[in-house]
Amino acid sequence: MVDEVGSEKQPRRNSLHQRNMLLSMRLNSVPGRESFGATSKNVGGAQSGTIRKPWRVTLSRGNNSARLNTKIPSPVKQKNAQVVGGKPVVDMAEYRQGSKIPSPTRMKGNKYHSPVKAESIKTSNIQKSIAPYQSLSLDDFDIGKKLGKGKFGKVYCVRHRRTGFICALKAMNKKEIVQYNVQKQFRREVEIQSSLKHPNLTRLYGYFHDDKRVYLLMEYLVNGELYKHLRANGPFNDILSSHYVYQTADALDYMHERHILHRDIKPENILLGFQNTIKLTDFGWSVTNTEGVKRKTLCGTLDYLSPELIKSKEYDEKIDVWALGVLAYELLVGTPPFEENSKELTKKRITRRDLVFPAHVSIDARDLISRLLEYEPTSRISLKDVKSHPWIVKNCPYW
Ligand SMILES: Nc1ncnc2c1ncn2[C@@H]1O[C@H](COP(=O)(O)OP(=O)(O)OP(=O)(O)O)[C@@H](O)[C@H]1O
Repeated sequence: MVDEVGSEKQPRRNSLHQRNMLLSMRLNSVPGRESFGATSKNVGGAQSGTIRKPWRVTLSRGNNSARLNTKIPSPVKQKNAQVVGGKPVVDMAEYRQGSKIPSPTRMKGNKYHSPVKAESIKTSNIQKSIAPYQSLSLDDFDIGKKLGKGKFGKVYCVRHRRTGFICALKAMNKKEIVQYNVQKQFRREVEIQSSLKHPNLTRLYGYFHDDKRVYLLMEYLVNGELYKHLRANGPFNDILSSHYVYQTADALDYMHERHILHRDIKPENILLGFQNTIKLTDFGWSVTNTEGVKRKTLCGTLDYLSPELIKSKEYDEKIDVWALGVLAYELLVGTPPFEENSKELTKKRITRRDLVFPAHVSIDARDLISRLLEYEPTSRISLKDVKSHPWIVKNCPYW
């Protein structure tokens, strides 16, 4: 089911962790924002698999999920998809071969802090939080259009044959997950995303695996990345921008109430459904953070990093609030507020909080963005107050 990368893809900004991988792969000459993080090996590009012809999808409006009218070629049989205890299970033992994996351990309510021996990793951590699908395998789905390609897998629109349910299926190569030592990131993404249920967060319905790949079943967002729309049609007016900012604030508020930080907010990680509904996605850098505990891992995307991240200080959920300020600015202006040609200059402007608004940005929008982009994390506006800020209140009747 693997085919070539579409050339229609927009230039994208990678998170810091992806930058090093991409550089060493010499894979990506696309200008873009890059992400940081602690992935120790480089990512290879070559993948093997069976090519499937895409079918055409006719979507009906009104819901972010969709049904289709289409001719569907029958999928190639995949052997050895596994189900344990009535639930599809990722065989983490296969990922562990030949690699050291920090395992999640429960520590005073903080699930994922302490690295322990690889042998103690249990798939039950994942099973607890994920939807209990019965005996799912690739045979249960008709595979449709390729929606996009990430660093570790490709995403397809699929239809569950028995129910007709349409969703997005992310196929990730097991070998690559191990090879590039991203087991921890993958596990975290699955655990966190499957535990979150909010209208502005992309749902992870479940997962299953076969010999070669792990498959994540996600809510299908018909209009793809917000970044693509921003590049094609942006910047947006106050009405649309405020709608997106409100939804992002509401989703982040929900996550923070559960002590989960997203840590990589940017338009590339926001998907667009019908009627301007947006959904945050890409929880690969999300983390559960016990109340009052600060974190130090450097991750995110340079343009969206807060001063405390740039300065490698400890941080908390207020980094997402800062990123929301950058997002609001980029939606209204078309570029992020501290963007420069060189990374060093961008970092300088962030640490100086060198914030300049073009003339067309309204007073209310400036006020909210300035409050989100307060230098001191504790001075930043709360997400609840974002939702009742005058810029939001004035624009929401037109959403
Ligand atoms: N649920 C979805 N609905 C619709 N399109 C999606 C969905 N999930 C992903 N896509 C599309 O597939 C592309 C690849 O997604 P994927 O999550 O694999 O990688 P990514 O987030 O772009 O990068 P990374 O591998 O760094 O996480 C996205 O850019 C998006 O265009």
